[in-house]
Amino acid sequence: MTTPIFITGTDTDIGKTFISALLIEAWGCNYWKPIQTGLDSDPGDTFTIKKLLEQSLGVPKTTTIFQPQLEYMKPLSPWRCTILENKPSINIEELKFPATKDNLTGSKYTIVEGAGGILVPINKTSYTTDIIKHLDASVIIVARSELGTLNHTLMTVEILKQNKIPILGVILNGDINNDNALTLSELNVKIIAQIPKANSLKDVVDLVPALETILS
Ligand SMILES: C[C@@H]1NC(=O)N[C@@H]1CCCCCC(=O)O
Repeated sequence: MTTPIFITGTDTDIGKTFISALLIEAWGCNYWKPIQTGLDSDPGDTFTIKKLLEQSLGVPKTTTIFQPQLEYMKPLSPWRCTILENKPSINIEELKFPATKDNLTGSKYTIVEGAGGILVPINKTSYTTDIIKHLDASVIIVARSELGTLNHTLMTVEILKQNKIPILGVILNGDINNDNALTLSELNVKIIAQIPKANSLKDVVDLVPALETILS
């Protein structure tokens, strides 16, 4: 029905939402953030995605933007939010794609954005990796381009491999750093794109390769 492409980061605040919007602009896919935290201090990533697309070329005609299934107020991991906000523990099996054949505008692919990185705890015994496995998703890792990214990116790749989760590649976000891109490539980490800081999605959308080249 819809093929999920899960966007994770090597850390929180690494630019996952900007990159998700960029991929939607480039590929016209759908968007879903299953679990949103931090709504007491932030409008949430679903709102930001719409705003970024509207400030650029508009929401693509093939794109459906779904609302989060679970929302929390504190800017913390989902597990800590459930505890501190007196909410039930999250059951990953109950996370369900909101897409049905009637509410999809066109695209077969859905960008699914996680909260933070892949080992963010969802409950006492599960992590974001368990959500990715439950959704049977492939992963794009958003990493910063600068010094420090080798360690964080390779740790993320290692955990995904241990969990037998398919990795589509890495997007380096920030000042172009060809040496980090080369080093990761030499270690068999596929670099999908390097995206420098931009005011608008349309300034960098041409740097995103075609979706078919990522999937093949
Ligand atoms: C507040 C933000 N909202 C959201 O959805 N992701 C951020 C939370 C990420 C949690 C990171 C936990 C950690 O790694 O320490």
